[in-house]
Amino acid sequence: MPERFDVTVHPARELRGTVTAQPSKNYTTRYLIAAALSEGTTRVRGVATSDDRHALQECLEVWGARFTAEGPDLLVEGFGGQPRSGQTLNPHNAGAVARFLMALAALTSRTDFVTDHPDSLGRRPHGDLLDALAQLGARVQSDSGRLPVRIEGPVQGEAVRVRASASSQYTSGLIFLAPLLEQGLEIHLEGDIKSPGPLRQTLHTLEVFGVRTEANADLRRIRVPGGQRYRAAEVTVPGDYPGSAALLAAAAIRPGEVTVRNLLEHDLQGEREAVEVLQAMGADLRRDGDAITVRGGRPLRALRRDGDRFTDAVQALTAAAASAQGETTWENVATLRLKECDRISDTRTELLRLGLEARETESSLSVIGTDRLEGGITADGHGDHRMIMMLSLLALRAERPITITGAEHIRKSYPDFFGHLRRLGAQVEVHPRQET
Ligand SMILES: O=C(O)C1=C[C@@H](OP(=O)(O)O)[C@@H](O)[C@H](O)C1
Ligand SMILES: C=C(OP(=O)(O)O)C(=O)O
Repeated sequence: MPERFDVTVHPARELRGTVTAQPSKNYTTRYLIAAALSEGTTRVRGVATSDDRHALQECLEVWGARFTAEGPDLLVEGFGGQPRSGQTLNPHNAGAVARFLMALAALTSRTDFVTDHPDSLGRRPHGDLLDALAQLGARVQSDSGRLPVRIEGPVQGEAVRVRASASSQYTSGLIFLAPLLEQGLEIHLEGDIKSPGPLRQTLHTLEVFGVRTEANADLRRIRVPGGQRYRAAEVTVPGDYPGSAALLAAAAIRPGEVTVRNLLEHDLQGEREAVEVLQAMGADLRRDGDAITVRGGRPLRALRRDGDRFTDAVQALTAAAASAQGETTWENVATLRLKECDRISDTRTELLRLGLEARETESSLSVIGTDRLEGGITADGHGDHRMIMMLSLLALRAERPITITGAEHIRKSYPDFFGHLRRLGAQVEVHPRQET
């Protein structure tokens, strides 16, 4: 694949075949961080090959971790509780990486954070995390809570308050930090708690690496005893539900039969709910162990759901909703405005340009499904992998092909997405683009 490219996705009469889900983005991030915080060597089996994984690896190498690739596995030699001070980290466009490492930067006397994605990660807010670190005694400098950021530690634990309504990643970062502080940390989450799924994935990761945590059932208070160590482990990255939700939704809106393998039934990824949402829309999805098979082409009906429970699958499910009869609404999705693009307004813009009816409020997104979608336009991928997946799905069911600009951003989480679509029979043309 060229460095930068647009794609033209053609209408597909049917989709048919089997693919193995790509490795989970969120678990790859967590396992590599916990491995780096361990002393000794961790084997991470089946690690993601995405841009975000490489961004994280690069940052952790700067801090002193060593990585050896062995086929699909990654061996990680950690730096324990002591990342190297005085370094500059560039998490590129990876939000979770940036936030988790900013929290851990409190272990250093100074770490600077920059990004080469000023229009995406450069616009995303980190102020709530920086406030929490300042409560613990860190000195922080930032551009109004945005990158570039400087963090100077060390910090002292005990208790901290963090606003949980813009992103769960701030809290997850503090959870990673907590066991390495002498007194541990009692974390009080304030405001609406968004993205509970990833928070539970973080707590689970600490457990896997031998760290004790205690959390209230509602996650309002999380306590991590101090003076603990991460213990090197052997871990396997499970299949990725957010990316697979796009394949499942594609299969639901086209005739044919598609199986996605390696999607664990008991998994903490909130986007697992995409399976149930598609079923509730009327799609024919069946689970057989870790494989999900979709027999596509059944009529779909609209529904109303709390989209925060499956935040990274909302775009894929919006593409399915655009084929459903009636108006589908995703409620409680205000945080979508703070992702790689504004996934509410920018989605609405693209849907309207495609001739669909869509509405938004501050915290919701609605789309009215249609039987017929003309296509034949160039749509803006908004530099956002999840928008690119949504637009690709719309193209598969349109009358005429849709060209999506900036399609290289798919690599952020799902480098094989177009390969997987092709394997299922879709026609995808790649157009290399020269930057002006
Ligand atoms: O913790 C994580 O790894 C993530 C948390 C979620 O973000 P928010 O907590 O900002 O919603 C999710 O959208 C993102 O893709 C990954
Ligand atoms: C929002 C996302 O990622 P991040 O916040 O890690 O950049 C995503 O993967 O959809």
